[in-house]
Amino acid sequence: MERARRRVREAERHLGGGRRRVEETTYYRRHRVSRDAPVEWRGVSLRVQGDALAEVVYEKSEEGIAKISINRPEKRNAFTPRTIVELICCLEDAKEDGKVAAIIVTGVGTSAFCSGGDQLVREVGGYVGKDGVPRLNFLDLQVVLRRIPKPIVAMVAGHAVGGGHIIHMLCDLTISADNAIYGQTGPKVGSFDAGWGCSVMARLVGPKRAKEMWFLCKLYTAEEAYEMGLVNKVVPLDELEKETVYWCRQMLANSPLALSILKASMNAVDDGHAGVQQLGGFATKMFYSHEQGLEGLTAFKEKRKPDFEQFRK
Ligand SMILES: CC(C)(COP(=O)(O)OP(=O)(O)OC[C@H]1O[C@@H](n2cnc3c(N)ncnc32)[C@H](O)[C@@H]1OP(=O)(O)O)[C@@H](O)C(=O)NCCC(=O)NCCSC(=O)c1cc(O)c2ccccc2c1O
Repeated sequence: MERARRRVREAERHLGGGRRRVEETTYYRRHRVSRDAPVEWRGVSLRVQGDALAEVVYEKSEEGIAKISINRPEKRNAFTPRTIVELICCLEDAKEDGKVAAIIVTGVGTSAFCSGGDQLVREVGGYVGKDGVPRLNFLDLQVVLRRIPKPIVAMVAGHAVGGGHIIHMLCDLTISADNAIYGQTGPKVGSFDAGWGCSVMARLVGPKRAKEMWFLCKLYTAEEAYEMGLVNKVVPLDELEKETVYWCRQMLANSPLALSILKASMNAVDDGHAGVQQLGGFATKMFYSHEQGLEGLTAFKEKRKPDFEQFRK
């Protein structure tokens, strides 16, 4: 009993609740989360289909945040099939980079986060790139956003409309500038997203509001979006990046595996078998470190029968 009490007191001290001054603990020093520490973005060179990134800017910070920005501000950051390939490529890099623990998705400039698919490259059957094939590869991006086992934060300034609105909804968190405008435009321009674009929205704002957004193509201010539960926080435009990085820093201080499993868990019900598959994958990963998982492997390597009987308790 006394040992348990001591452990609770120790934990409280680490979490800042004890009598000792929290600044004195090495735990707190290691995990200090600062809003004001400067962030140094350094560009990352990636190549896509033989060329360097052309429609996306990719940066990382020393502390473990990756920032991916759609770079077509003259088109309100509308995406082409190439933009999508570049976004996927950067997201995959951020996923595989063991130093990265949080990802920011945003748009260059302050006029738009993203205005959805570039309507000028839309033809019969989809959006057309250099190869002349009409595609809806935006759907591939959606899967990647949903599956990456790291938290993704949408940093939104200006318009987040059409497919751009769906990108922010599929990110795990959204930090919004006060100049942001949210909404769906598809039914106006002859398009719709009847997949996660509907189901995730209905989860976020409720079915009635979701139908209002889609059926009327209304646009909403940042404050209205906050009231509806579409975004996590609204800040003045000039504080947007600082606030977003601060949210990322708070996540960097927490267990990455816990966040990965929480993300998978929150998506699992909606994603059906694919959701269970991802969640189950985490169980398998942890089982690989478990004595029973290791006994099976060791027995195979030692060419003997596994002894699972020892674990019957
Ligand atoms: C976003 C706006 C509300 C901004 O209005 P604003 O007045 O601030 O700016 P302008 O309208 O003057 O725009 C400046 C400049 O950018 C061009 N532009 C803006 N958006 C796009 C775009 N989406 N495609 C192409 N070009 C765009 C605009 O033409 C101007 O160019 P100039 O040369 O004239 O200077 C407003 O711009 C707006 O409403 N934009 C359109 C929003 C839209 O309808 N997006 C498409 C929705 S459908 C979609 O995104 C989509 C894509 C997919 O891949 C899907 C795949 C599978 C299922 C569904 C999908 C889907 O729905």
